[in-house]
Parts: sequence; C-alpha cells; structure tokens
Amino acid sequence: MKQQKGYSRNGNSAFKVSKTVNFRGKIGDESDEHSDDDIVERIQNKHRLKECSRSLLKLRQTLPVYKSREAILGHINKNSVTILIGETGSGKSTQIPQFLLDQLGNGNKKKIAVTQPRRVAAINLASRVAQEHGCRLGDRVGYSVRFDNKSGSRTRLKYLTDGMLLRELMLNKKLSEYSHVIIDEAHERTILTDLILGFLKELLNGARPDLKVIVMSATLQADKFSNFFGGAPILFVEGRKFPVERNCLKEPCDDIVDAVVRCCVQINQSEQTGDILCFLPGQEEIDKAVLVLKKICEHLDNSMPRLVPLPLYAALPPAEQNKVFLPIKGFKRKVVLSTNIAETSVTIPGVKYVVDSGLRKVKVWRHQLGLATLLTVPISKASAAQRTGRAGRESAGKCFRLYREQDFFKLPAQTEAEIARSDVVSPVLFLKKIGVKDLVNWSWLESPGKEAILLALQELYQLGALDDSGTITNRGQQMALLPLAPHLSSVLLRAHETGCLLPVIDIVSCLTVENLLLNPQPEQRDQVNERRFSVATKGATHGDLIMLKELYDAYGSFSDRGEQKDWCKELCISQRGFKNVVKVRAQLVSYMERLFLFRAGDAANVVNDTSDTLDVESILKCFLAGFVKNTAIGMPDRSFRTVTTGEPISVHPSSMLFMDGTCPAILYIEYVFTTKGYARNVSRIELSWLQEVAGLTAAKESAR
Ligand SMILES: Nc1ncnc2c1ncn2[C@@H]1O[C@H](COP(=O)(O)OP(=O)(O)OP(=O)(O)O)[C@@H](O)[C@H]1O
Repeated sequence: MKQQKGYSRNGNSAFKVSKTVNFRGKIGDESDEHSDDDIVERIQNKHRLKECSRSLLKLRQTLPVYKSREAILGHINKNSVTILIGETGSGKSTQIPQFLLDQLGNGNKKKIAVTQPRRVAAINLASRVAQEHGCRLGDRVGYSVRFDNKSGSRTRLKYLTDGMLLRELMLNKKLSEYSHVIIDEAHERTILTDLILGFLKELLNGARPDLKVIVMSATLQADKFSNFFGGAPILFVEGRKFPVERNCLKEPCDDIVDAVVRCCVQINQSEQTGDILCFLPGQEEIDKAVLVLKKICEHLDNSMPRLVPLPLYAALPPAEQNKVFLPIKGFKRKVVLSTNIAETSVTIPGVKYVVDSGLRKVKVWRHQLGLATLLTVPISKASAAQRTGRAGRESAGKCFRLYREQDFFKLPAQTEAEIARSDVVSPVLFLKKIGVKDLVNWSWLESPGKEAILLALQELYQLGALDDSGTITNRGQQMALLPLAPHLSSVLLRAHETGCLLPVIDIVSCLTVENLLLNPQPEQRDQVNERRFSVATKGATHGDLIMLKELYDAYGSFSDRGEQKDWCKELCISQRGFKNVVKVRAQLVSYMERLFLFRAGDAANVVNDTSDTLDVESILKCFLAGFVKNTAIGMPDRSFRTVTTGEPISVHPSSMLFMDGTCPAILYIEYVFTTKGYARNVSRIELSWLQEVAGLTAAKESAR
C-alpha cells in the first residue's frame, strides 16, 4: 500500500466523546382481535415506547431548532409559505414536523407531509421520529416510499419521497388530506422536488389557499425559493449542535478507492472510538472498497478495532440498507461506504468520521443524441457541506476530504438543478395527467426550456400517451399510474396487449434493479461468460433482455438456498439484486392486475412462458415499441450507427452480443459514453421489425 498522504487542518478541533444509546421501538401491525397476552404485551410495549420517547426528549431539547420552537411555529402559522434555513444536524427534519404534529392535536384529522428526495432518508427519519414521538412506526408517524408503505388511517405525520407525493397528487389534486406540506432538502433540486414546488404554488394560488408550505434546506438557495413564492419570508435557525473538524489532502490522489481505504485504516489507527462513513461516487467503487477493506482487515493488528465494511447504495435491498443503521457490538468499527444517498437528512448512529471522495455519479441527458450518459463528476460546495454534516450529529466529529483545499474552492456553490440536465418525458406526462394544458407557461421553478418540452411531447406522442391534439390518452393515463419511466410503462402495456406480459414483467423487473450482473474480475471474465452462455442459450443469440429472463427463471428454479447462492457466485450475479427483482416483480404484477382487473395467476389470461417456450420475437417487439429511438443498424464493417442521428455506437463489452458480428440491427436500453458511445442491455433485432414498428410511428406522424 502507498504511504498515506498528510492532512492539513482548517476546522474546529474541539473533540468530545459521548456515549451513544440506541432505542428501538417495536414495529408491528395492528389487528382487531387480541388475546389477553396480546393486550398485556401491547400495554408493555406502549409503556416502553413512552419511556424511550421520554429519554429522547432530553436530547431533542438540546437541538438548536427545539430552542426556537415558538418562533418557528409563530412564523409558520402567520405565513402561507415559510422558507427555513438551518445548519445540518440542527433538528429541522425531525423536530419541525413534530411541532406541527403536536399543534394539530388529537382531534384534527388533517395530516402533515414531509418529502425527501431519497427513500433511505424517508425511512430513517420516520423511524427516528416515531421513537421520539413514542409511537409505533406506521401509527401516528409513518412513511411511504416506492414499493414500501408504513402508514395507515391513523398516520398524521408522513415522511414520503417526492415521487410518492406526486403519485398522491395524481389521485387527489387538492392534496385535501394535508394541512401542511414540508419540502425538505429543497436545495437538492431533484426534478420531482421542483415539480412539487411548482404544483404547490399553483395550489396556493388556486384550490388550496389555506395550505401551509414549508421549504427547508441547510444551504443557501433561500432567495430563489422566496422569489418563486412571491417573496415568502425566510427564517434562519442559528446554531449547530456539535463541531466538525475539516481536513483536506495536501496532494491530490489518483486512485479514489485506494485513498478511501487508506484513510479508513489511518482513522482506525489514530482516532478514538466512532464509526466511519465514506462517500464514494458509485456502486462499482463501493463494492471494490468493501472487498479491499475485508482483505486488509485480516492482516490488521488485534490491538485495533476490527473494521466492518458495509455498503450503502440505492440498488441494495432495504434489509441490506438497514444494516448500516444497526449498532455494532464488540471491539469493532463500522465503515459505511455510501453513494450520495446518505448525503442528506440521514443520521447513521455511531458515525463520528466522514471520508469524502468529493465525487458523485450523475446522469446527463444529451438532447442531440436523445440519450442519457452516466458521468463521474466533482460534487458542489453544498454537497460537501452536507457530507461533512453527517459527522457531528451525536458528538463532535471529523471530516476527511480526499481533495485539496484549493480544489474545494473551485467547486460550484450549488448542485445543478436536475431538470437542466435531464429529459423531461416523465414530468411532462405527469403534468398532462393532472390536466396542465399550457406546459411552457406552467409554474416551473426553473423551466427546462421550450425545446425540451416539445421533444418530450413528441416522445409521449410516439409512445401513444398523447393524441393528435396533445391530450393525454387512456394509454397515457395508465402509463402515468405505473411506477416506471414512460418508456418501460409503454413496454408493459404493449406486452399486455400482445399476451406476453409475464415474461416481459420479469425482464422489466430485472432492468429496474441496478447492477444485477456484476463485473467479473478480468481473469475470471471468460469463465463467467461461458457459464452465463450455458444457462442463457437463447440470450446468446438474442441478447441481454432474453438472457435476463433465462437467468431469472434459472434463479427461481432452486429449492435450496445454498445452491442458489453458489450459482449466483459462479455466474457473478448479485443474489441480493435478484431478491429485489422478485419484490419489484410482485409489485408490478399487482399494479397491472389493478389496472387491467385480471389475475396474473390465471393462466387463461396470461401465458407465463418458461425459457423453453419463450416467444422471443413478441417480447423483443414490445421493447422495440418503447425504445424505438434506441436502435442502431449494422454496417458492413460490423460497426453500428444509431437510427436517429447516424452516430457510431458499439456493443458494450458486458453484453452477450459483444463478440457477435451477425446482428442486422440492435435495440439497447442504455447508452453510456466512456471513451466512445456504447450500447448496454443490447438485443438483436431484425430490420423488418424495425420497419414494422417505425412504420407504425411514421404512419401516425404523417396522419397528424
Ligand atoms: N436515526 C437517528 N439516530 C440517532 N440520532 C438521530 C437520528 N436522527 C436524528 N438524530 C439526532 O437528531 C439530530 C437532528 O437531526 P435532523 O435530521 O432533524 O437534523 P437536520 O437539521 O434536519 O439535519 P440535516 O439537514 O443534516 O438533515 C441529529 O443531529 C442527531 O443528533
């Protein structure tokens, strides 16, 4: 290992060790019939919950926000919109919603919604606030995130992802259940947060002048939000609870995974107790760092705490994600390796040290190509502050930035709004669904621009979501209700119409789980590919989508868990990824059942092809209908050119079709640009299919 580079210190050096106590309330569902034992247990649980809440009250009272309780409530009660700025860890996300909950009292049936850009944060906050409030999670305090809901008729305070609030909006345009909507971490400027803000503005000026809106953020974009809401007052809450010392590298590092690992080892050697939270750009780097740390741990001196690396990224199943929040026993130190999903709102108990790579992965939409690419880019100053803020939440902390101080000053102040670098097909479909007619002049916090809106409208028209007059069709309504991007929704609807729904749902479920197929080590690549080819015999000819179906079937065919695990290992497949696929599949089946009122188990309605009887052509034509723009034609020199712009594109080395030189045309689900443009998740298609599907679209266009 290389020598650890030195750190220069520029922060507060106060250092204090405090004991962490973890309280865990019992979680369960309420049923109507109880035995005497049940009742006794319930009373005991209630007692325990109240006790836990009483001890947490002492901690809550020390939070800066708690001390400003009356002023904050007074402000919110007086104004329709309040912009609230407070430092990380000051208690915004946990305390302000509870002040409002207490103020509502027991008799009031209205609810408080608190939106979060990420599901991990929504769940983490709801769990904590339920403990502080002394209730079971899902009772008075609950959460709702995609594919998971812990809220019920008694829930008065609901943490939910911005996507879930938008879904609620589709069903109830006035949000009539809610008296207060809190938009947390508004500075993240996700498309969905921006959309909600626009929608809330329209509601306040129209159907719900009584609604109270609170926009919260730790960083300064206050003026922008205030101006958007016609000069809404800005409230600053002073004070941070614990100091965090900041350290930067003296020299830049060239290998970020190596630098993170070295920094963790150094913290373990030189710092007092406390867990470590590291921010890395993506899953690939995280998995690599976990592996290296596991290997290194075997050789570490017994006089130091044992390092326990735990990954945290969106593609992990919730049970795996939850592990990072559990306390660790024994002479050990938890090392959580995370993407930016733990960057805002999240408190990971025990964390005292933050290691920040200064990088993140971001999807950038390229209008000219009509494709998105995934890039690793430096974070903003606002992000760096958020990451630093994950330390110092339970006691004083330290943050180690793996870049130089002068590089920090070069970072952009704020993260660019997602809407400025994304395609807006989903948002436009949503706005159409809720009946917005004039999209260009709608209350955009930041308009994506006329051109982007027109392109999105065109795309939705091609997918059959809009009719000639630009009105949403029945198909568009159904697409909006499915929890998928419009292109994938359209694939499912086509599959339902052509009788191949279940195999297509299997494939779509696999596509929604990131990094299901892991990258084998270079020396194992040929062997792993051979094994995959031997299972996915049809995929070897038809490509990655069909291979996913074959792998899904093979995964489901094991009765022995151990054998299933070995199989995943041999084929370099993520077993936890497949567990997630199974859950997503169940949800998608139930959405489709509700939309079309059928039972997927009823063979008369849907043929559930096995790999042996798969109707490959029908399946691929469904995908073609949703992704007709993502096609490329084979050239005599075995290269491909995209149908839309004629750009050269190559099959990605991870594809089953990488070595195949015989495809007349290809369909791909993703485009990535590294050294050149690559197609990922590639399928072989025939030119006649392309003519058939593109012909249908062209016919529609000319009829317009
Ligand atoms: N899950 C948890 N476990 C332990 N302590 C927690 C938890 N959640 C919150 N806390 C405590 O409550 C404090 C306030 O957290 P809260 O999330 O309300 O702050 P915030 O101002 O919203 O911060 P941020 O902007 O960083 O999200 C934390 O600093 C921490 O001490």
